Amino acid sequence: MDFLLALERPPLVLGVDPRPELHGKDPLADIRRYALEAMEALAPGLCAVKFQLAFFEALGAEGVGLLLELAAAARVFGLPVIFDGKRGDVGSTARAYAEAYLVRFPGSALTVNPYLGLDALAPFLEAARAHGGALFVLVKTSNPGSGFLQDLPVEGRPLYLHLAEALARWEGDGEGFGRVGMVVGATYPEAVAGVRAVAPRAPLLLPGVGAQGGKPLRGPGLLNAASRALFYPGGRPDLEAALKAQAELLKALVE
Ligand SMILES: O=c1ccn([C@@H]2O[C@H](COP(=O)(O)O)[C@@H](O)[C@H]2O)c(=O)[nH]1
Repeated sequence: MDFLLALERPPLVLGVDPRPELHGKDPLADIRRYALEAMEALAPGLCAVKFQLAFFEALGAEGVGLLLELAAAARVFGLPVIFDGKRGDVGSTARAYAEAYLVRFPGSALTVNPYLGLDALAPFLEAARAHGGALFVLVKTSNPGSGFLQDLPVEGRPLYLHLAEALARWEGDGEGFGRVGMVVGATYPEAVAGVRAVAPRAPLLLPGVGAQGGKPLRGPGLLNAASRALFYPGGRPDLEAALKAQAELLKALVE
């Protein structure tokens, strides 16, 4: 499976950010069961599943094992995978991150941090191109303080727009969507429009739908991501409520 097929599916991403305190006496077993059930039940109305690596790492070695198992299971349900790790480092280390997620899981995407510059992102793009994957580069993040650096005015425009333009040039011209995607918070709809204007070929991952107050946004290549609002609707694991939340989000997106 090529990650770009995600762009032909319903524009909703299920975020899986497991919280053991919501899962009773044997939390890992319960998270495993619930995540498998949720992926299977919601799959027809999703473009991808996004695993937040931090929540799995916080569960220790068993949590990391569970992440790898769920990522493999997602493929069985036909779901492209986004690893949300926000990785980024000097080239030699970036290659190791790319190996861990884009090479070991062909057809997957990884969120990456652009602070080190384009040379540090190059190993990720090479791996994505060779293995049918994609990157989502942090451009304008959903958090309230993202403007501290990202909105800094440079030649009259916010820094994040310069980054989006540079990434669009880096991807280059061509047909259809490219493999250099960008993260833009659904909490900043005007930033989504601004980034789309300078990067027409970039898939845009929009986290922050629901719990952070972002509304789902429609448009070509926009992948709306909700974690708590879809995985733990009402603040707990509840498959029926998750299906209802998905139907409501999709109503806003596809009608
Ligand atoms: O700008 C960003 C980038 C990534 N995230 C991640 O998305 C989810 C959001 O969770 P919710 O429960 O839907 O708020 C989480 O994994 C973040 O690490 C983001 O929120 N904003």
